[in-house]
Amino acid sequence: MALTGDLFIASKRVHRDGPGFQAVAASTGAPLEPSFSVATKEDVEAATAAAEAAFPIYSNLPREKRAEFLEAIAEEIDALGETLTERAMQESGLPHARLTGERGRTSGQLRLFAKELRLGEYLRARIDHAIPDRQPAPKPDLRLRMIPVGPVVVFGASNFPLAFSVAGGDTASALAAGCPVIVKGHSAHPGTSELVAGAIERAVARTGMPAGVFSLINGAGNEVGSALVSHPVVKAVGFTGSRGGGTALMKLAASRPVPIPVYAEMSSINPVFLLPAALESRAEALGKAYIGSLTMGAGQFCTNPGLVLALESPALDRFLAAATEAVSGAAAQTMLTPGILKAYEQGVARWAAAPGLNQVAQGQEGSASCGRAALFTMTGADFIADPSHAEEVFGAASLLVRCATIEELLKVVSLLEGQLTATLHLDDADTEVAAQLLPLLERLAGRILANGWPTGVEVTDAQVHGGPFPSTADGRSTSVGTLAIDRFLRPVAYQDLPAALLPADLRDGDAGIPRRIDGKPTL
Ligand SMILES: NC(=O)C1=CN([C@@H]2O[C@H](COP(=O)(O)OP(=O)(O)OC[C@H]3O[C@@H](n4cnc5c(N)ncnc54)[C@H](OP(=O)(O)O)[C@@H]3O)[C@@H](O)[C@H]2O)C=CC1
Ligand SMILES: O=C(O)CCC(=O)C(=O)O
Repeated sequence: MALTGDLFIASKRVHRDGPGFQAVAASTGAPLEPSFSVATKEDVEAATAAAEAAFPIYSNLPREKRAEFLEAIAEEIDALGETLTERAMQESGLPHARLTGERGRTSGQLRLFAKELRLGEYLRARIDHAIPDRQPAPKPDLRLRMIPVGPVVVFGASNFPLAFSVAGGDTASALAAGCPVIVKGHSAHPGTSELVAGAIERAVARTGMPAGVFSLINGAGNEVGSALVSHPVVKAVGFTGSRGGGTALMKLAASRPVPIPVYAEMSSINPVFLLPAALESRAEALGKAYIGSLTMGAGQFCTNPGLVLALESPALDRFLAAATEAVSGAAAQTMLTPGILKAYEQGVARWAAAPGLNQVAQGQEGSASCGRAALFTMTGADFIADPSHAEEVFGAASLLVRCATIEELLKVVSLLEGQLTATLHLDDADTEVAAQLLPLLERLAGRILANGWPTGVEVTDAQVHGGPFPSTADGRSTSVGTLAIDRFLRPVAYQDLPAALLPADLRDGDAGIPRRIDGKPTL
């Protein structure tokens, strides 16, 4: 399947003759064919106008039709098979097995949202019947449902070229909600983006969707993304990337004449707590597993375990020895882009030069495009004196904080910023300490794990991939799992409307979806 380098405006390919840009092979830096069109201001206007025109049609389609559309996208992505995986490998440097899994996760989450649509629970339909003779005043008839917010802009993420990019979780949840989507493609994987956009284009045609339901716009530099976020028809933004990028977009969205929410997933160091009994019973195994999680995907996961906390003990020395050995033997891995590699190396150099931090291990050397794993330690007292080292270093670098007392450990926790995850390694004898930590961790993070590692996010109904700032812009939401749909919905209440005007889901009789009627859940 030959790539054309085209943009997709309202599900149609558009070529621009001006200066384009090329992807580079992550492992060698060699340019990859073809040259990709850069969107003009007119393209931004055309995509947003098409999205606005599609919104009333798409959002009012029966849920079944939208479910069939999501399933058609999933089928088209699956049908791309190795063509997609191979291009994604070239552009991202991520290994085959990882990208095969990610392709399945991408089509799987589209299918999960199709199921969510059929279930209809996300509508949160509620009916409170009128009580005309209530004293001292009559009670009106009130009925509530969630409706889609309008066109959504999604920024493709560099580190998940499939599952968090063109047809990733943000796009799947916005399309499920009933919102047209305009994707700002990531310039690190334009070929992968084009292949997935082609799959969506075919699904639009197969299922008769309004063309403006999807556009893909490319353009390196901030101009295109800023123009999209500033555009009056855009009603929400989904983003995964740097803290600088995410906060810049949050500011831009908040300064619009009509501000809009930006659901940005940014930086997280995912603290891992090694509680004493667990550490005593399996220090070596924990040390090895920690580095397995740290080095997965060259550490380029926002769920990477960047911080480990434990009390000083001989068991902690055993843990550190095992982790040191694993890091020293870890192969260097290709990083996503030269920019991300440079930022990683600068972060490691900053830690290496910082007073109080000791580099205890470094991974194997590799080619010029590879990052080397790095392990540092620090005392709890030094961390408390300067907690700035808790800033994310994106890649396979991690910091072990050795605390003298539980009080010191709790103080360290109180200095941490918001996190996507917090992990406890515990045995039965650790329950008391764990119970002490748990309320702090609930305030700190979106997901709390026991005896596991934070990388690898299961896509399910009960998942939360979000957390207090700066792990995300707004800790009240998730970008993975079916609850992600909530970000692109808002409630509307209908008071005393005649039945003929009410949406079918809110009329009396069996609507076939879960509802709360006069305070009682149905179905
Ligand atoms: N925690 C996490 O999950 C992740 C963190 N990162 C961090 O981000 C760094 C850079 O990686 P990258 O993926 O390129 O992330 P960026 O945040 O730099 O870019 C992500 C996307 O946002 C756009 N963008 C960024 N800043 C702005 C802005 N001010 N205005 C408008 N658009 C903007 C970029 O456009 P364009 O490229 O066209 O300029 C790109 O499409 C990494 O080194 C790492 O530190 C990255 C990925 C995931
Ligand atoms: O680990 C995952 O599956 C998701 C991680 C993620 O969202 C990220 O790295 O940006």
